[in-house]
Amino acid sequence: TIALKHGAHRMGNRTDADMVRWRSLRFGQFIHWGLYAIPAGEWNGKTYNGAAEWIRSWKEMPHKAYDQLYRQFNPVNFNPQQWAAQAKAMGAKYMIITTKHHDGFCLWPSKYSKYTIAASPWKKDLLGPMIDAYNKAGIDVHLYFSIIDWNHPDYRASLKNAADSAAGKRFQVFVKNQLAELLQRYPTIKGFWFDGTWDDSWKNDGAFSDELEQYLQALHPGLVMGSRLRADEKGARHFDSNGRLMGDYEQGWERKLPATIADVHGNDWEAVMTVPENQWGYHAKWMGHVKTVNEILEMLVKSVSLNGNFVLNFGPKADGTYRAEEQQLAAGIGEWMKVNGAAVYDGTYAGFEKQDWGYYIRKSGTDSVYMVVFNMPVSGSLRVKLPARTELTGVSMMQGNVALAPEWIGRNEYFIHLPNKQQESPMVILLKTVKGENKDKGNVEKAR
Ligand SMILES: C[C@@H]1N[C@@H](c2nc3ccccc3[nH]2)[C@H](O)[C@@H]1O
Repeated sequence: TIALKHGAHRMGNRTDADMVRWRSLRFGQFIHWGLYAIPAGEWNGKTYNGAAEWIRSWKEMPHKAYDQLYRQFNPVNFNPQQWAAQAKAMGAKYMIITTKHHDGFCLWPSKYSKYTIAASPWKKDLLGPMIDAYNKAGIDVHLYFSIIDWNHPDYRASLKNAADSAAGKRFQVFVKNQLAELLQRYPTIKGFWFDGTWDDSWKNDGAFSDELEQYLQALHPGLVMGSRLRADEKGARHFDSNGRLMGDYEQGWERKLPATIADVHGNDWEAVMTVPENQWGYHAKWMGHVKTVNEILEMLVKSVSLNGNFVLNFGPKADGTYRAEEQQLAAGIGEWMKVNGAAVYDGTYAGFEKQDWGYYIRKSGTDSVYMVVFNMPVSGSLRVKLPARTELTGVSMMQGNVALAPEWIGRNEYFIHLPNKQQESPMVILLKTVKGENKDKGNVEKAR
């Protein structure tokens, strides 16, 4: 291995209470809200085909025009209690809110910037009421913070000369001050979700990202911060130059999921997902495919089956309301989660051989394994191969707690014959297992 001062400082996952809690929540809500919701992907009658929150980088959007939008930001229909109720009904257990996106506009009245909500017609802090409402609803809050800051005069994508380096140093002080300010103002937040850390100016100062992580942990012990914050002193990001994960979980799964358990290398990880192909902030015209309830449920269940968290993104309008598609999606997901959430919360990788019908999820630290069926076989019979030294002591449908009698089909294999092959939404079956010898057939009958 290479000697590193600013690489990973920990082998293996964190096991403290804050991380155990984060891992158990499994399902989060991302909220991208800011000035970009005003143009909403359109300007001067033209539609921007990129991600709405990047419109300032569009050649048709004069920077000056974008930078004046704060004068119009007045979310008169903002109702944080309603937002929290919607998230609770959906089954989200944590929420990540953009404190400031790449444009640098702060949703809180930061004393380190003039480009904040205080300068808008709304004037008042938006983060505090949100954090209070979500915490009251029993939902943890994490703060998204973009290192890239297009508004700040000292932001540099790369440091080309002494003047750049001096600006870069001033900018690092600004970043540290804003983060300390957020922790001081919002002491109940559980973590930071850093973004915009791909520019050379950040990548080439791994020492600063390391010191910043340690500074924040010292200020607020237990904070959960992903790998996207971090670079090592050789410019390696997420994974240090020895291939070890930096930060508390792998934070690279943006609009994509790992395929198999091998892809996550035993690390904690989290995927963040958009409802359309690639829109985080509110875009008036969603183009292309909009994901359905069942598609989102499969991503959530697949993530948990591979030991990860899944976060679904919402982009509120400039007035503080949600578009109908997002409201319907939240409600539909919540309906399924109300009945089947036990299979998701506190879920982990089960250690069973993957089958085509869907995913296994083990309730953390127990012998209870859930089967979540997405692909009903034409036979209506679900194949289960037990891992070594595992015996099956009970099988039941989650819906209605109906007992099922599996058929032993040789060695460690069983068929679970379903009474009804019809399926409108993912079906959950609970397997009770014990550590045993699974030496011969029919041990389920004996155990009955
Ligand atoms: C969580 C997501 N990360 C930001 C982002 N900007 C990118 C620029 C290039 C490639 C990927 C990006 N993701 C998106 O704007 C959103 O905030």
